[in-house]
Amino acid sequence: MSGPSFLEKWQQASGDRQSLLCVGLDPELERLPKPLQGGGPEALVRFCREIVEATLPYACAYKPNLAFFEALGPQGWSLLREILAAIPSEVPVIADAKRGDIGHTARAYAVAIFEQLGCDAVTVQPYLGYDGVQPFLAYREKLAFILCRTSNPGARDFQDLLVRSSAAGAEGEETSDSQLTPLYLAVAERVRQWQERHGNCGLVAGATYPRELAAIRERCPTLPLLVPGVGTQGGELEVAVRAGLDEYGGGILVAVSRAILYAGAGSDYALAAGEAARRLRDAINQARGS
Ligand SMILES: O=C(O)c1cc(=O)[nH]c(=O)n1[C@@H]1O[C@H](COP(=O)(O)O)[C@@H](O)[C@H]1O
Repeated sequence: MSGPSFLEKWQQASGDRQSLLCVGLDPELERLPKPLQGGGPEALVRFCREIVEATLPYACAYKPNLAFFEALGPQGWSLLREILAAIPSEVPVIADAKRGDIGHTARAYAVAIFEQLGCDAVTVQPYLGYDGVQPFLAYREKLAFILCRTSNPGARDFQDLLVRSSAAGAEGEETSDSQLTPLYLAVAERVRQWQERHGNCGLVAGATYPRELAAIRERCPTLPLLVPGVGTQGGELEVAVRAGLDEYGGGILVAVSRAILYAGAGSDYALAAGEAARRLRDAINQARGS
């Protein structure tokens, strides 16, 4: 029998800890705090495990970005496993992998992330369309956060392009200029349709673009939104939270990595990370009005 789903774990962890904060695990050897400098991969594992322990009371989820573990070479995945072992099974883990490929390759990615690594959710890019995402959605108890409006400056390059969205007009209908929609909203509309069929979709919407975040929430009132970009990338927490909340004052995971991981550079790094997580958790709650 399979265990609780991502959505069940998230709801529980979020309720227990009164938290919409997702702690990102993006460790870099060069940025380890002073006492761990030069300690290599073992020090990196110790660092992340201590960060997990310190932030656990304030986190509704963890989000390791696979890039930072792949960058460590062949042992990257085993190091990540050691870190994941420190996260209690009731707290969901989102593999930030930004995968997406033709169907049978996407299936292999889904096996790697859900079965080999045992993560509860994944980030996926939608450029290949439905068959590139469906293999992730086939795991009904897992969840796929699909990139919609990313937090980086280059997000404008493609995501703002006006496209003729089939969701905007009926099939075959003449589409006037007013029915053109920015690509990121076409993605939002399409994922809302996928959600009706699958029930395990979410969207990624950066805190650095609060207007776009609000437009996504308006079109997708019930989809879970993963919201990175607060802190180091300059997204304003309060504005982003207000833009992203659903009608029940929830529905978002505010993902923060560096502002927590590197809150302290000395021997107090774990304490400083815990404090940073607590402050973020509380600031999110204040913006929710709770
Ligand atoms: O999918 C993501 O999590 C993501 C999407 C996005 O649009 N922007 C974004 O920053 N991220 C990830 O979120 C994390 C943000 O890290 P910090 O800026 O250090 O909080 C990194 O792992 C990014 O790869």
